[in-house]
Parts: sequence; structure tokens; C-alpha cells
Amino acid sequence: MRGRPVAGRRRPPGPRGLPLLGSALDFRRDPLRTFVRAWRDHGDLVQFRGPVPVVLVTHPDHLKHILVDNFANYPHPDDFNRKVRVSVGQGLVTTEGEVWQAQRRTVAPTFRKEPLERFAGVMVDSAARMLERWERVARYGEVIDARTEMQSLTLEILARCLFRADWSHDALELGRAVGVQLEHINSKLIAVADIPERVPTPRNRRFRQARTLLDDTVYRLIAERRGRPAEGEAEDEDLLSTLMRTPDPETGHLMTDEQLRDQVMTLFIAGHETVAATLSWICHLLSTRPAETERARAEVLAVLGDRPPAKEDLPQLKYLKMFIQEALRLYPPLWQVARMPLEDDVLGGYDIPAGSFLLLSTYITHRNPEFWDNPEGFDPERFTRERSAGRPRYAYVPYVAGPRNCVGLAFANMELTIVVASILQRFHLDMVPGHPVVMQPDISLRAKHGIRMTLRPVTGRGPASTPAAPPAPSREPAAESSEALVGGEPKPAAGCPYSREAAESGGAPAAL
Ligand code: HEM
Repeated sequence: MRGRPVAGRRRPPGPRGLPLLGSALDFRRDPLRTFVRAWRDHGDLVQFRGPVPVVLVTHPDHLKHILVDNFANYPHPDDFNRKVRVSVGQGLVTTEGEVWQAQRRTVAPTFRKEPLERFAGVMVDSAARMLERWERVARYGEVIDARTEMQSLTLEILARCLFRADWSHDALELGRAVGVQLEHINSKLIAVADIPERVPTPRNRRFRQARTLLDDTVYRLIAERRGRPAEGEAEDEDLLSTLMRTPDPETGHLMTDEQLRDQVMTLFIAGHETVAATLSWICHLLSTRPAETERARAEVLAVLGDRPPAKEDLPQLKYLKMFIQEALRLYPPLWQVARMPLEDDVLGGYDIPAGSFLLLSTYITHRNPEFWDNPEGFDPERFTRERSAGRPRYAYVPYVAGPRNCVGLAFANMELTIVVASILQRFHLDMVPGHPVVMQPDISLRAKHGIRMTLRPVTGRGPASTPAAPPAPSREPAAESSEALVGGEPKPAAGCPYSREAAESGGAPAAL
């Protein structure tokens, strides 16, 4: 472990920064670079000075202590909960203590792997609809933005799983409203001055309109379900119906309408951007890592040929699973999570007073050369059983760990596998030459300028299928820099009438 305690020194080391401001300006300019530099210079625990002093935590042992062993002492900071609540209310992400525990034991069974498998068909179908549109994009030789495509796809999948078909007629407008909520939370979390929602700024007005639209829709859907008797098998139920009829196993209480609304909004916010960000980075890798991509494609074609994936196929896609794990290592969408101790604690020999603002950076943990050979390299086979042996459990935490890990983990893994397998079956993805690929560490780790790509249909979908002309590998983003440029200026968005962007601006019919 780096940065061992020095005798007599009880606060973690860290950069001096500017008088009064400490590292605040560096954080605003480039939080990833600031973190990585500080970790290299000062070790696994770093104290940043500034208006809000921050402690950076990266070592697996410290993550285990905070997330698992001493979990009850480390809730989210109040400020985080308060800012996120304006959008999602008192759902799983923004509550603590007994209120959170009651919600978690009620919601978690709905998100176990087996009951979720009934949604494999929805995921396959939504992916297929997107890929049909891509066929037309490919015929035009036009450009897609993988980030926009994946945001729309993941939103559609989540909406269909939560509400079945009920969402579809207003999908575009509601999709935009979820986007507005997410951006509002994002800017509140990074803003220097937090303007209350009652102040009628243009952003607040947009936010309030979006929230009203979503509230009205979700409450209407709840009322419709309350008004009709439970029908059919659990197999056919959407997630909202399951959540409505699942009692708290300890108290027997069912969720109220308001609790259901908060849970639905929480799932929307937590469950679509994370998967969309991961999928868009995977699209980037499908172009820049041709050898690994073709190996994954060969496996998919050997298992599936050209038939759609079914839930039974997923365990056989072993290399694809490692490909996705490796993508999540390099690009964990929640690249940092915040915690604030209720009581004084000691971490790695240093004092951590109650009320300290801790940022746990999965991005850095996943790149620590103590646990990962060639950490910047893309190497799915590092997740084989043999090579994983001896690596600390908490060196890999894209979904964090412990009682408050991601409740949507099984949902996300199934969705990622189905979508990537479906893409591999039908398309080769090529980055647009010269398009800059830049990491933007917002609420999730996004591609700042999007991921512009062209598509080539896979011909002769058999196990031996290879691309007509393998794409040249491009440079991978360096860990230290969020300005990982492939080079040159972005090509302007092409005017293809079938791209998702065109669909959303009214240029072509929406796929929803
Ligand atoms: C690649 C995809 C995903 C990743 C990497 C991911 C990661 C995470 C992480 C790191 C947390 C902990 C955040 C914290 O404690 O501050 C979390 C929590 C959560 N995630 Fe995910 N997530 C993903 C997909 C999903 C999906 C698909 C859903 C739902 C459909 C979901 C629902 C949630 C919820 C409700 C929580 C809060 C759990 C609690 O506090 O008890 N996530 N996720």
C-alpha cells in the first residue's frame, strides 16, 4: 500500500493548493487529472484543502472498511442526498438508516437475477429495433453518435421493463424529461452556487416542467394499476406492478403512491445513464480494439449464429463477459462515490473526523498498478479465474460493494450482454477518423463530444466472420488525462434521416 502513515502525522497528506481555495480550482478544471496526480504524489489516501476539504480514497482495503466492515458509519453526505432529492424524492439512493433499509429489503428481491430474466425479451427486442434503424444508417454511409443511441436505447428498455407498453406513446417527450432531470442533478452536484428550484431561472423552469410531466405520468400509471385487479402471471408483470404488490418482508407494509413514484424516478436516474455510458465506451472499444472485438464476435456467432440471444445463452458468452468487465474497469460510469462518516474513524493510520467529505474513486482503484498489470491496457483475459486469483476482492468495484452496492447489477449485466452481443452479430463499428474522444467526469464518466461512428453490416454471419477491412487501432485514453484525443476536429453531425439524433429532432420517426 502506498502512502503509509508517518509517525506523529494523523491527517492524510495532500497538495497544498492555493490559499483559501486549496485545490478547488483544479477540481473544477479537471477532477480526474487532479485525483490521479494527487494519488501519484501522495499515496492511497489524499487530503485536499479548500472550502470543502475532501479526502480521496482509493485502496481496496480502505474501500472494504468503508463499504463493508464499517458500512453503517458511512452514509452519503447530506448535501448529496438533498440535491438529488429535488428530482427523485426519498428513494433508495437518497435515504439513509432505517428508511433506506426498509426500502432496500423491499426492492432488492425484485432485482434478483432470476425474476429479472423475464425482461430478456424486451432487451433483445429494443436492441433489434435500434439495429434495424442502423441498417438504414449503414446503407446511407452516415454517422451515428453512439452516446445518443445508447441513451435512447437504455431509456426505452428501462421504461418498457417498468411500465410495459404504457410509456410508448409519449416516449420522446418523457425521455427528454428524464434527460432534463439527470442534467439538473448533475449541474447541482458540481455547481459552485446552488440556486433553489423556486427561483425562476430558465434551467429551473425546464426542470420543474420536466418533473411535473414525469410526476403526472407516473402517478397516472400507478392509479391505473391500483384501479384494476392483479391479472396474469408474475412472468408478465412489469417492474412497477411487482414493486406495488411486494410488501416489506419485516413490516408487511406496501409502498404508498409517493414511495412508488420516488422509487421509479430513482430507477430511471440510476439505471439508464450508467448503462448508456458503459455501452457507449464499449462501442468505442469495438472499433479501437479489433483483435479483442473479433474474438468476442466469434464467440457470439458460435453460440448464437444469427438468432437473437436468449437468457439461456448468456452464461455461454464467457469472453464477452470478460470484455464487458474490462470495459467497466477502464470506464466505470460512477467513477467516484461520496461518503461522510457519522463518527470519527481511523483509516490507514490516519484520523478521519466525523463529517469529512470522502470521495471513493473507482477510476483510480481500477488503475492501481499494484493490482493491475499494464493498467491502461485493454485486456479482458485479466478476468480469467487464474489471473483473478490473488487480486483483492475490492480492487474491482464498478458497482461498489457491501450492503449498499448497486441494486440494479443483475439488470445491468443482462442488458449489457444482450445489447453488445446483438451489435456484434450485425455490425462492425468504426470511429469517425479525427473525432476527439474525451472523457468527461460528470455525474457519470461520459464521452464529452460523443462517440461518432460509422457502421458496416456483418456479412455471412458464421463463426468465422471477419471484418472486410479491420479498423486501425487508435490511441487509448491515458489515465492521467481526460483530454485523450484521437486527433483533429470532430466531423459535423451527418444529416442521415435514420440516426437517433435526427429522430429526436423530428427528422425521422422515433423507434419507440
Ligand atoms: C453499468 C451499469 C451500472 C453501474 C456501473 C452502476 C453502479 C452503481 C454504483 C457504483 C452504485 C452505488 C452508488 C453510491 O453508493 O453512491 C449504484 C447504486 C444504485 N444503482 Fe446502479 N449501476 C448500474 C446500473 C444500474 C441499473 C440498470 C439500475 C436499475 C435498473 C441501477 C440502480 C441503482 C440503485 C437504485 C442504486 C442505489 C442502491 C442503494 O443505495 O441501495 N443501477 N449503482
